[in-house]
Amino acid sequence: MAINVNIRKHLIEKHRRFELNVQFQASTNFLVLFGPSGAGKSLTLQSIAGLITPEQGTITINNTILFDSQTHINIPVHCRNIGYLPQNYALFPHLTVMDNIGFGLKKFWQWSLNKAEQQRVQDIMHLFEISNLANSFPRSLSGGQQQRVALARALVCKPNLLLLDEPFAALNPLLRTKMRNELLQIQKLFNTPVVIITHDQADVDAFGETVVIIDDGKAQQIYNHKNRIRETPDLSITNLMLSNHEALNEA
Ligand SMILES: Nc1ncnc2c1ncn2[C@@H]1O[C@H](COP(=O)(O)OP(=O)(O)OP(=O)(O)O)[C@@H](O)[C@H]1O
Repeated sequence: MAINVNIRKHLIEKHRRFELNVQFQASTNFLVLFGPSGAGKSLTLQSIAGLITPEQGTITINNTILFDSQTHINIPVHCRNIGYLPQNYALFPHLTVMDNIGFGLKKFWQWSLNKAEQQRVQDIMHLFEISNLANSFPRSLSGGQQQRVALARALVCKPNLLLLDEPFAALNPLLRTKMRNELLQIQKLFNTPVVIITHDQADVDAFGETVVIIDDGKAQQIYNHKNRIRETPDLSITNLMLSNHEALNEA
């Protein structure tokens, strides 16, 4: 996947002001957005998903323009064919596992899924080993089960890109390791490029083909995990993260 993000947006709430001014481009199937809390990672991901609209700039994926402020292109969220997994998974509490996953396939005019779509839901539940949970509601699922359902829902419509906002943050450390391995397998199986947000170095080490360090609303640095390329080596936070990263690599 070739991804090119160059966006600006000002957010003002009461006396708080945040300026997002993120620019990066990468060619990778596993991109990690890494940085401290409040850095602008989720806003960047939401802009790629089409959930928020930047004031200025461009977003292109594999030469498809998703957003361009100059030419007034802004592909609607439901036409981007992007799977998005928010931090809290956002499962519908009143829908069963099967219906939550099926929701990802339903067009807004559809009352129910057709036979082929129903079969696709069954197939993906089988793949994720959650068929036994088909009629359960999210409140009765464990953290790992909820995450699998949310991933299945994001992947059921065969997206061109999968966006994951801190997918492991809510899981205990043991489950986190297990789900990391699952995600790697899923990515191989579906061959869907992934953009993942994290502030966990272990995620960077597991997934970071290419890592973009975001801090203070800006992409401060982009590097290849095995062959780091420095672009703007001037920030202390960046250097701290990189030394952690190097220490971990040497360990
Ligand atoms: N609608 C909004 N109005 C005003 N400020 C906002 C709004 N949404 C987000 N922000 C601010 O923008 C900044 C970046 O938010 P963002 O959610 O992108 O951070 P993040 O890097 O994903 O952090 P975390 O890792 O904690 O989720 C934060 O300071 C946040 O408070």
